[in-house]
Amino acid sequence: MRLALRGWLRRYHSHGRVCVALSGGADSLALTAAAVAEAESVDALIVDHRLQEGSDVVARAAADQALALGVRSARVLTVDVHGNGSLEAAARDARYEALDGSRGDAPVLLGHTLDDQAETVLLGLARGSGGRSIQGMQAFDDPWGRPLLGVRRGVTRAACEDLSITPWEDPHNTDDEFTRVRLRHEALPLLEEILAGGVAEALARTATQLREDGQVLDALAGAVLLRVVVDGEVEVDTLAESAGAIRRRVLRSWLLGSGAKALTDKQLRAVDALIADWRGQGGVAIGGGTPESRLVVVRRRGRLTVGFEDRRRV
Ligand SMILES: Nc1ncnc2c1ncn2[C@@H]1O[C@H](COP(=O)(O)OP(=O)(O)OP(=O)(O)O)[C@@H](O)[C@H]1O
Repeated sequence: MRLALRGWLRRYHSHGRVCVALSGGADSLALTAAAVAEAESVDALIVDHRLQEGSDVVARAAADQALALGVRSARVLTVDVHGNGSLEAAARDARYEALDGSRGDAPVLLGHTLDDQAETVLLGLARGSGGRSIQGMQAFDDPWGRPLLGVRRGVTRAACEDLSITPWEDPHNTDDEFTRVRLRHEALPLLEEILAGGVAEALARTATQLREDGQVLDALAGAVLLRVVVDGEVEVDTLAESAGAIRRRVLRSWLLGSGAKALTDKQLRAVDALIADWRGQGGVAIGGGTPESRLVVVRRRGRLTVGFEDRRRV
């Protein structure tokens, strides 16, 4: 655990203060202990989502554990969880916002482990929404740091035991987490058994390789984007010179920057077909419209434009 922290600090943040995001679970408790041993100064941030009875007691207990481990300060951040999507997504948004608002200029270390990474990659594979979803989580995505991505979950449990700290186990599993828990306890062990081990590591390694490749393609696409977008529209002939992987990345950035939401691979490919497989087809509807109007991409006079179209006309 300490080696993992040392390596991360050396690479990303060799001096000064760090914050740890502490849930009270084994991963972030062990992370806190290792951070205290390795970093100059550690402040623990505990988010109380107030979604369960007694959550304030759990948060306070985690803060006390952090103080006993030697952090400089331990703060409980109370948040209001609201929003339209799933409760879990709303809780996550509120959590990240609170952590970001309380970290000052320090990075925030999260307790994601190699096993979390493997589960994320498997879930991404099953969703099938392309390389981006199986790139997994980054070791440093400023201000979020994940020093434990190379550490197995069993190691964080063992560290807590060694230090005689009792982690808190969340008894409430939401549906999303339930899928993850089944992956963790059923699917991954079965894969490990059938494939004779090393599956979690292999998934994590694959994520790293894909991320490295993806970053290069993103950078290339970023340069192309600057050339092909004129007055908010895409010049078809210029973008047609690029390979498919670059074209779709350019289109994705352009669409997200133009108000598109929750773009699917199918939609992106349909938009790409307006360039690569042009047969005079009509506009492509994409997510991000309103109840009255839908967002549509059309090809007109050698350019792609994105705009609203009244749903009643459809
Ligand atoms: N209530 C909390 N307060 C502070 N930090 C938390 C809290 N819950 C989770 N974290 C941080 O996030 C890490 C990951 O936790 P968990 O796996 O439960 O979150 P997740 O929602 O699956 O992750 P992500 O938000 O990145 O998708 C924890 O190890 C911890 O560092």
